[in-house]
Formats: sequence, structure tokens, C-alpha cells
Amino acid sequence: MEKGKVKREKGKEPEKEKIQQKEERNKKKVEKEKIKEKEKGKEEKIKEKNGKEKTGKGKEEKIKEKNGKEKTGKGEEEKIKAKEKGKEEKIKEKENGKEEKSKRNEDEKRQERETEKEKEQFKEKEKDNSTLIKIPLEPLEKNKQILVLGLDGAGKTSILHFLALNRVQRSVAPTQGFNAVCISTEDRQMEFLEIGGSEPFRSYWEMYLSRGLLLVFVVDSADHKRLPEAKKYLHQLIGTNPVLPLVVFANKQDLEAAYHITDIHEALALSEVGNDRKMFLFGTQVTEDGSEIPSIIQDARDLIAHLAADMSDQA
Ligand SMILES: Nc1nc2c(ncn2[C@@H]2O[C@H](COP(=O)(O)OP(=O)(O)OP(=O)(O)O)[C@@H](O)[C@H]2O)c(=O)[nH]1
Ligand SMILES: [Mg+2]
Repeated sequence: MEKGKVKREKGKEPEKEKIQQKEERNKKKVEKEKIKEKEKGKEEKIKEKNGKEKTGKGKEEKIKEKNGKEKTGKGEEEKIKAKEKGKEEKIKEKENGKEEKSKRNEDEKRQERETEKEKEQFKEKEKDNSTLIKIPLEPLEKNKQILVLGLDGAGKTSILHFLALNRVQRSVAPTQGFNAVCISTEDRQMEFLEIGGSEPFRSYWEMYLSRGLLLVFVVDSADHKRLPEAKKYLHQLIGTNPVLPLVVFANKQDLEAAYHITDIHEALALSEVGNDRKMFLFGTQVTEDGSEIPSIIQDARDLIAHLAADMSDQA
């Protein structure tokens, strides 16, 4: 019997154990579930975090996009600037073009004015010369001329103008080549031929000397330095013809530096022109206010007319 008891007791003990085992299993289950829940919570948190991160990424992307837009915005700004620059440059170019055009217009107008002035001056000269007969070179070859020679600037044209018109010519241009002038006196006409005194024209002097009726040689009395040069040319000319009459004009006597005619006589070695030659020396000046000395030019004109008449009678 005790054994049975024992058996019962033993039987009771397995139930307890079973219950305990069940309780333990339940506990474990509960713990597992708790753990699972915890894990789930963790995962969710992580997910949330990730989500946030994602949204963060989104922000970044948005920022990037913004930057991109900003960049594109900058690009547009640059384009606009470039366009503006281009416009400015075009405007500048136009302005420059306008300036150049206006400059050109001014230059053209100036030239027109100058040509008009020149035309007016020419017309005035024409009026002045209306009493003079400009003789073409062809007919002059038949008649002998009164040659008017001398270095450039000596006053040849000025003297001729005064001889012809008894007036001073204000602006005298250097003679480029020939200047033929016909002066009428009471009983005859005199044909004068001036050849330019600049170097390129001096070679013609001697060529025309053979056709010369007489030689009028003009010097600038104040141009001391060039007197020896003038002397050289004069003696070369008269050396070819021992009887050609010579009338020397010691011009520009109004200038302070002007040599007196006795000094000019010496400087030009006029005593050496030859005994067979008629030679005369006049101190002259062609100025507006000079009233006495221009009368000398008139005397010189009378003398020249006389000499020319003599020479053409001889011919
Ligand atoms: N002070 C002064 N100036 C004069 C006189 N005669 C001429 N002139 C001036 O001297 C300059 C030259 O005169 P022109 O008559 O052109 O001299 P040119 O000998 O004909 O000169 P070319 O034709 O170059 O050979 C001009 O400016 C004249 O006004 C004068 O007696 N006194
Ligand atoms: Mg001249």
C-alpha cells in the first residue's frame, strides 16, 4: 500500500512538473513575444530613422536641385550679362562709327571750305590779273622775253605783280614752273617770263636765256647766307651771253637785316659782269606802306621798257 501512495505521490509530482513546465513555457512565450515586440519597435524606429534619413536625402536632393537651379540661374545671369556686354559693345561700336562719321563729315566740310576759299582766292587773283595778259609759252618763243630769275623767295612774283598793277599782292605762292606776264606801256607791250626759283626749276633758267631780251635778276637783300649761291647762278647765266643787259633788284630793302645796295653790289661781284654789258642795280621793296621806294620800281619799269625797246630794235 505505501507503494501505492508512493505511486500516487509520484503521479502527483509529474503533474506539478507538467504545470511548472507549462508555466515556464508560457513565461518563455511571453518573454519571446516581448522580445519580438521590442525588436519590432527597434526595427520601426530604425525604419523611421531611415525614413527621416531618406527625407534628409530628399532635402539634400532638394538642396542639390536648388543649387542646380541656382547654377542654371547663374548661367542665365551670365548669359544676360554677356548679352548686355554685347549690346554695350554694339552701342560703343555704333557710337564710334558715329564719331568716325562725324569726324569724316567735319573733314569733308573743312576740305570743302578750303576748296571754296581757294576758289575765291583764285577768282580774286583772276580779277587782279584781268589787266594782265597771260601769254602761253608757244607765242612767246617767237618773241624775245624779259627773263625774271633769282632764288626762290627773292620776290620775283611780287615785283612782277607790282610792276603790272602798281599794287602789292598779299599772299604770294611760290611759282611752280613759269609765270608769264604781259605789261603794257604807253607805246609798247613787254613780255616778262618768271621761272620758279626753287631748285627743280633752276635747270630751265639757262635754257630760256637764249630767248632773253634782257635779264632781271632778283635777290633777297636780307638773305645773307644765300647771296653767294645767288652770285654763283647769276654769273653762270651771264657767262653764256656777254652783252645781255642785266637789271638787278636788291629786294626786301624794308627789312632791317637787308644789305645796302653797295654791299649787294659787292656780294654779287657786279663789277665783274663785263664792260660790254649794260648793268643797273635797284634797291627795292614790295610792301603795302612803302610809298617812296615802290616809285623806284616804277623807275625800274621805265628803264626796262627802254632797254627792251633798244634790244628788240637791234634784233
Ligand atoms: N618784307 C618783304 N617781303 C617781300 C618783299 N617782296 C616779296 N616779299 C615776300 O617774300 C615772299 C616771296 O615772294 P615771291 O614774290 O613769291 O618770291 P619769288 O622770287 O617769286 O619766289 P619763287 O616763285 O619761289 O621763285 C612772299 O611772302 C612775299 O610777300 C619785300 O620787298 N619785302
Ligand atoms: Mg614766284
